[in-house]
Amino acid sequence: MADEDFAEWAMTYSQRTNRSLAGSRLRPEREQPTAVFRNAAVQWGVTVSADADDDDGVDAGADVDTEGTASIALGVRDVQDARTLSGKDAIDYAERYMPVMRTLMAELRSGTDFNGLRIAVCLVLEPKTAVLLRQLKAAGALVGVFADPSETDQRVADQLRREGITVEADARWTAEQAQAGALRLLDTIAPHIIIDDGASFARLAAAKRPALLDGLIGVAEETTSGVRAFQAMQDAGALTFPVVAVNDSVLKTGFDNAHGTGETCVTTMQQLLGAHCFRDASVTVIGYGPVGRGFALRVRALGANVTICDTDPVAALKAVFDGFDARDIDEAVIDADIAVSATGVRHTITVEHMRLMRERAVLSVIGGIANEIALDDIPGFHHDNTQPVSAIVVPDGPTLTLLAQGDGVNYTAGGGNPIEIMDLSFAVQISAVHHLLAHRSGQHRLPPQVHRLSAASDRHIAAIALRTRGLSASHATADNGYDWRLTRFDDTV
Ligand SMILES: NC(=O)c1ccc[n+]([C@@H]2O[C@H](COP(=O)([O-])OP(=O)(O)OC[C@H]3O[C@@H](n4cnc5c(N)ncnc54)[C@H](O)[C@@H]3O)[C@@H](O)[C@H]2O)c1
Repeated sequence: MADEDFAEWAMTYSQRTNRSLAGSRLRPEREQPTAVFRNAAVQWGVTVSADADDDDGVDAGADVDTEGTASIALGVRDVQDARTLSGKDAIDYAERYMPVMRTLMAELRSGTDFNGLRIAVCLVLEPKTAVLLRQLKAAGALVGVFADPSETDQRVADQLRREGITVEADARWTAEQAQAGALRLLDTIAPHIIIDDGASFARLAAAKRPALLDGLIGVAEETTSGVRAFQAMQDAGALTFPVVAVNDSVLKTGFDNAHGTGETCVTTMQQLLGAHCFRDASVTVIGYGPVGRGFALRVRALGANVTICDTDPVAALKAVFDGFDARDIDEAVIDADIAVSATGVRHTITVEHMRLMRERAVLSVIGGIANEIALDDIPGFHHDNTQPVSAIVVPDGPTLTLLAQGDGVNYTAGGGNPIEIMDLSFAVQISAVHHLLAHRSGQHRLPPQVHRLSAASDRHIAAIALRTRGLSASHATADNGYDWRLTRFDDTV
């Protein structure tokens, strides 16, 4: 295998299968990866077996059900392209690689009554989300989903309707039709629980259907930007229901943001710009939280020269200790071949920044809120989500290449976060729903605040995830009890 093939392999595997490279074990089969391939793979979080005979006993070919493992094959030529499957097959395919959520749901169903529970879900509507919806419905809940047209996979929407789930999402809708659909979902479901993304659905409910909030048990929020919005509502005294910050669980942020987003943003950008677009490219990453870091580490493994910009000196210093340059944005964008925003903050990249950039430099968003790139300040810019690669003419500046119309590139122009990663995130969502139900009344009733799940909940899900891979955490070999009387000077008491 040629040294430079990791970029091609990672792009093809990730885009065709939507499976996670990070956290998986590579089965070399007949061919052995080169040292360069192996090194890049390890930097992406792939475990590479020492030799071809080190088989984990599971055939990872696309035709074999590898349920419970995260083993992937080196050969990509015959790997099935899940993007071409029908809606039903695409959901079934994703379900196969989501054993953690399934196992947890089976456990919780025995002790919790989901029957008659009304749940409104507002998430990117694609096969993995459909698996979550199926699980909730199978447990007895009445489930409805809303998604923005740009975040709707039409084949999935059509299939879920056939399966009896209320779907208020259509890729062909205008913004007005979408808002009407969201309100219809609120009216028909009158949710006890909202599973939200970006706090958008719950804020819509608060603004347009305040009476419905009386029946709301609480909200489970998926993302950083949504938690930020709910926290601001709480600080302003405007939060009237409990919110579980699913995002803040280590099993979400430490995996979805830190691995899945970076990985799929990189491979989606490769798909749009060419497998080797990062090789020797100057890449500016703005925002060095988990998302920015996960992206930066992976493009470096593909040969990019990376500069980090973060307004927080601690984050910038972390980048320096990871071996990156940390610069001010005004300086860093000048030399960038590719600049990405990973902040989740409006107008991170302004028109003034764009004016400083090179002709045809690439702009992309890997965070994901509206106008992270200040496109609303570009005269004549019209959002057109049929254009994954387009040109924007900056007034008194260069013509730049814009990806995914400035929306989050991985979920707009690619398949979104990988299946195994969403298995973990959605297992946390299910725990959050369970937590809200377990604390809906009585003395343990949750106050209207932002809440975090316990570390024990993360540990429980992580143990399931290890088990499904045939692995486990270590057991304690000594008495771990803590005795404050023992000191380094005298261990006799
Ligand atoms: N695309 C996806 O699939 C996906 C998945 C998960 C999270 N997200 C989104 O990605 C965004 C980032 O997530 P995260 O967990 O890394 O967030 P984070 O808040 O931990 O990190 C963001 C970083 O950006 C920095 N920052 C803020 N404004 C800045 C500015 N103007 N210039 C430079 N730096 C700035 C902050 O100091 C911080 O270090 C969030 O909006 C989150 O919702 C997207």
